[in-house]
Amino acid sequence: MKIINAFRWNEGYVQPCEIRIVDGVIAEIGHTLSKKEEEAIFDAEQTLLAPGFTDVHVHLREPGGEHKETIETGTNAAVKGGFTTICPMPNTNPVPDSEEKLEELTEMIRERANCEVLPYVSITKEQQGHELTDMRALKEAGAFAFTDDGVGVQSAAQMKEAMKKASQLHMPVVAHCEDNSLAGDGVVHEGDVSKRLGLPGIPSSAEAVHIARDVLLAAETGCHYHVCHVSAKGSVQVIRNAKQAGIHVTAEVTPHHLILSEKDVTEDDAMFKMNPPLRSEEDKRALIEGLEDGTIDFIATDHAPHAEDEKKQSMKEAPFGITGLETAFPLLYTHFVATGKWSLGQLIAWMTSKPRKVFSLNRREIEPLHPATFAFIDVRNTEVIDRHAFVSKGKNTPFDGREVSGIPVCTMIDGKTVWKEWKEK
Ligand SMILES: NC(=O)N[C@@H](CC(=O)O)C(=O)O
Ligand SMILES: [Zn+2]
Ligand SMILES: [Zn+2]
Repeated sequence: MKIINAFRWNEGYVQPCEIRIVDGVIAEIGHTLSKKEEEAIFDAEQTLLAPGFTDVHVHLREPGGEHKETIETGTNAAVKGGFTTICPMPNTNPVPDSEEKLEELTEMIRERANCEVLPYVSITKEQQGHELTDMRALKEAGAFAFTDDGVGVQSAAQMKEAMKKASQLHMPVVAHCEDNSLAGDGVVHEGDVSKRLGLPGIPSSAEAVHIARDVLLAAETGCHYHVCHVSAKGSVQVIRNAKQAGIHVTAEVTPHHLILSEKDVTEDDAMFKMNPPLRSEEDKRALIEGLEDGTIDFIATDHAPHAEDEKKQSMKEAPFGITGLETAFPLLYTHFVATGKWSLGQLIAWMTSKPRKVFSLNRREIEPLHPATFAFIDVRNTEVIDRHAFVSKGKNTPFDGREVSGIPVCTMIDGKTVWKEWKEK
């Protein structure tokens, strides 16, 4: 039994609160609780309490890419960033595309993870886009959603077949939307930046065309269709229209697409190379508007760690992707909450309750009977992002050197402290 002493966002205000935790569960919340003699006080007075964040789009690289990240280092990065649930993508080696491989992965997670990890399974075998996985068997083995993230499902017929099956199983299909015949060998957004740097571009239509195709298929099959990392204005419009037409479509956006644009890509620097690419200022504004009006449901990081020597290469050679778990909350807090554009409640909802609702995960609120699973946020001090200080193996971020506030300093799962940066008094 212990009492946490902190602040929380409650009914539109930041308010002091005390929370009694019994057996890892919130037993009581009040302004001042009567203390029992033997009860320990966990004094987090200076910090703001949020439910542990959920990130439904990360890459952990294990198995097969352990030089980039492991389940252990990736989940350490998660809890350092205030995340207590993460969902890793299946573009690993091997791909979790069968019951056996999912069971092996689940076993690795059980042994090595430091937070809740819900792994995706693939839509097609080895994510090759040729043959569908045994979706029923995968569901029975514990899968929660299907995706081929890393690559788009190129064949419309195959996507339709996948959606039909997923719909019968009441499982979501989660899509990386990219038409390869349009994206070609592009490495940055096709527009101002591709011209300026003389690099091959990826047009916005490469994304929007897939989303338009897929919302029609979702309407036909009745499937819950979720769009990964939306980056373009046209995509937001297609999703908005589909929602208005009553199609079951949901979508996510990354912190980097909300904060950066092609304008920030001033040289051939692979720290700014990710898929989808950073697009125009107009696209960025449409993403913010889409999130604010509910067209886009929530925020996910697309944490994509890569090794230092891989990202030292030129834009043309380096792999796509940047890390996100350790920078997401501070960047969004600094950019949107500290400036008064969003309320703290909005940001917290986009990082926990909204994604959990979309994927039918247990609710996670600061309410009695909920698990004592929290992020403690320091909103008083600022810090400079130092990529070399990341606990993730991936040091690849375009945000190095940025001053931020809203820093997660402690994370608790079921009443146990799994990360803490401040010294106990
Ligand atoms: N986003 C990226 O730029 N890269 C991801 C793949 C993906 O999310 O499509 C990766 O696995 O590195
Ligand atoms: Zn992707
Ligand atoms: Zn991804």
